[in-house]
Amino acid sequence: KVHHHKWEISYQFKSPDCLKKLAVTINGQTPGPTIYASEGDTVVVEVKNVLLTENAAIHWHGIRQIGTPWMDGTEGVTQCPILPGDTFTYRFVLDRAGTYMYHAHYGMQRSAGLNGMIVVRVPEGFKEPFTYDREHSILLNDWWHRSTYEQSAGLALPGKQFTWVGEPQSLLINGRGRFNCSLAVSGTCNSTHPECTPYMLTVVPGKTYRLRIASLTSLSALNFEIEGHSLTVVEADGHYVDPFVVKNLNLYSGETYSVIFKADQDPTRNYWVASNVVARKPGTPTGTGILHYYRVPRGRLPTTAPPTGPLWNDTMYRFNQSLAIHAHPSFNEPPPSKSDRMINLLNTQNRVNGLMRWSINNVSFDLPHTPYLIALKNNLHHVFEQRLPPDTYDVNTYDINTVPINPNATRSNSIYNLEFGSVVDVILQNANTLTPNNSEPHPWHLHGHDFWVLGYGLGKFNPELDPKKYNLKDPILKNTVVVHPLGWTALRFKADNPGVWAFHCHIESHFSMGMGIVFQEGVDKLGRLPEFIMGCGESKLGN
Ligand SMILES: O=C1O[C@H]([C@@H](O)CO)C(O)=C1O
Repeated sequence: KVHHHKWEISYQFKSPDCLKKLAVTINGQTPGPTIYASEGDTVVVEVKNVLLTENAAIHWHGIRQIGTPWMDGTEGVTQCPILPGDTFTYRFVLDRAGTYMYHAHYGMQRSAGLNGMIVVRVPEGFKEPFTYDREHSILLNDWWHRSTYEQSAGLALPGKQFTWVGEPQSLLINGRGRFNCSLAVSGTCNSTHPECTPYMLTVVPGKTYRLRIASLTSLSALNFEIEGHSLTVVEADGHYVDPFVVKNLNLYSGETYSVIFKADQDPTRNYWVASNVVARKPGTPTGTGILHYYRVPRGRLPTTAPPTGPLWNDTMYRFNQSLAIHAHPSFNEPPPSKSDRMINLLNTQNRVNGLMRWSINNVSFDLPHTPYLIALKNNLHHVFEQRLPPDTYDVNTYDINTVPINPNATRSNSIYNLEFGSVVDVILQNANTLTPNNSEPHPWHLHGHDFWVLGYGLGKFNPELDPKKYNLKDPILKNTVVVHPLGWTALRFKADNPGVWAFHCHIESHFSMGMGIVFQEGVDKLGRLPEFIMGCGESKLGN
């Protein structure tokens, strides 16, 4: 089946948290419309950019783009940006059932509101390993009042002028939050604006619900909770997991989960649906929605206080929840027992020529002007640096527990060449930032593949001992995984999807400050590239 969508991307005045500001919308909406389809279906999205003065590109997060790497929507990697006034038609196959997302992949445009969900149902006749009466989707986000232009310009200021984006003003649940209007300039905030009425999830007592929960935050790690109701986690990033019960669920930007819950509490009252910032000192009120038992008046707020979530700095709580996730026994696809290559990636905060940057093995990433996919396929070798980036860092001497002694790094747009069909291990190693006694979690997202999560650790990865503790029996497959503060995460994937694929921190400001790398594999296996991805830099049409 083929699903056709026509989208117009434009700036509109929106009040997602009651404060009016410009947002990037799809057909006037933020979040954009949810795409519903089934496994194996084709989705065609005609994207018309009517932003007038701003480029665009849309990434289909979690969709592997098998055989269509030019549809990945990653500006600078797989395509030229969509120019104002232009229409770009994305066309791709939904390779697997599950919960996915889409969002802008150009500058910090995702934070301006260009985001939404993709729900891929199982093919007819297929039985999922759980049952439920109804399902709903929940997209979590964080929201700033400063424009993304002001934010990215502030991040690029030198020395002491560097201006961090700071904590978000609001947390949004399905695009709805609540700013305290008494703190706003008069006339800019309307606490009764229909766009900021809390999200309401109506339930019938005794029924069972599947919630597809996705996080597209720009910065925040979140904890999600439904007051008084336990959640059974059944799916992560499109893969069934061995069900486990939680009171609340930690989600990092770029992750999706399905949870099952039963409306089995006192049906004469409503309950809070809540999201809270974790892993950074919160400066944002709890994001709230309402779980509405259908006989209770819709607008009746719970008289209880909204859940405040676990302690924000309880790293062990989040670490242990990461460890609790295993592949579902009936859907387990164990990884290859050995890898062909190990890439050890040290994550550090640096200063490069006076600018605050993030680096991987001391290289801070810059996107090229000519997209890699076109450059590689058409032998335009001079458009990005040909020297290969390092596979490791100085493992023996680097102290991850202190502020780097030499915070300098280099900027580069060089990329990793993976042998087609090889098995690659990546160790993400976290470290102290430029602030004493501080390390922040980073959610890493890989385009074009799922990877097995072989293990997590706290402290420095030990290449002799830690691989012996890998879970090779039932690790989950994911496309986004967190590396915990001062910890490491080990993953394995097969480089079997011809194309060029970004692998980066899903924190919008961190990627724009260089926190990412790019892999290429099997580009020689691709046929002629479509011309509509070209036009920028040296990728002139017809090249
Ligand atoms: O990139 C970042 O910058 C700030 C801080 O380190 C400097 O203000 C922060 O928390 C980040 O994640």
